[in-house]
Amino acid sequence: MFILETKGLSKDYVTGQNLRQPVLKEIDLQIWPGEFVALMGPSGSGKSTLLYTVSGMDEMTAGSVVFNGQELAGLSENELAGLRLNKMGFIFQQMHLLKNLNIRDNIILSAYQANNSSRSAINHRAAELMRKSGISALAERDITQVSGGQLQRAAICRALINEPDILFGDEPTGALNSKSAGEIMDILAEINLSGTTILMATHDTKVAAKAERVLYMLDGSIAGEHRLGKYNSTEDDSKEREEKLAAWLFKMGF
Ligand SMILES: Nc1ncnc2c1ncn2[C@@H]1O[C@H](COP(=O)(O)OP(=O)(O)OP(=O)(O)O)[C@@H](O)[C@H]1O
Repeated sequence: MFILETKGLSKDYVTGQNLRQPVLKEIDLQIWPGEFVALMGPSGSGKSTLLYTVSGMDEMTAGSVVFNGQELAGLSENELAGLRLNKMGFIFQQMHLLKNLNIRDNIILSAYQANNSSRSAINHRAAELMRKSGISALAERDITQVSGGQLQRAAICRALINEPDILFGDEPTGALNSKSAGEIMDILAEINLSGTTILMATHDTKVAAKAERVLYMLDGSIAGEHRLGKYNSTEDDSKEREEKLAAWLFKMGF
């Protein structure tokens, strides 16, 4: 069974009196559990809107979104919020870390809110996530006292603290230099290898080349897909993957 499936998913934005802009057009999307899928496509093609709609943050206009066997359209705001808190992780640039909390508290906050485990289990998991992401030494720091790459690692830890089934990313490496972006991608690839499904929008071919499948969005539709297979950071086939993806994207008109 798919972890996420959309049928005829459409989304219009109302841009003025009686003016509607169709942004997603009857999208049929299927994501298998454990997949790592990247969304690419020109600016304005609908990548962020798709992420917001399939995660229930934004309402669809027509069609269906089924997550873990559950149709999102029938759920109340509270049920959607519960689903997002417990089953989904987000690395979105708009979802800033909180300024009055240090790195550790930012990471554990949503786990305390979810209240699914004991505080000591949560603290232990946060410590483990920070260790894996290389930010243990920064736990007590204010979020204004770390670099962009370190902040992004903290955002990943925060997104993973409730052990989500799926991780959504909107340009998770967007603000980073290429070295930090590569390191973040290796962390995401490792998270994916341990079983978490990832759906992520990016403009960066190098970043998307770490995904196992790349979908190309054009004008609100999925215009094509390219399968790269699972990326394993211990085998250095990055260059070949990037070249194959770049050639396909060129054919798609990117
Ligand atoms: N809240 C909104 N109200 C009206 N139109 C919107 C809104 N949000 C996005 N749009 C429009 O929807 C279209 C798709 O936007 P979206 O952000 O999903 O594209 P994208 O592919 O993620 O772009 P980018 O790569 O630049 O982030 C654009 O034409 C955008 O102007």
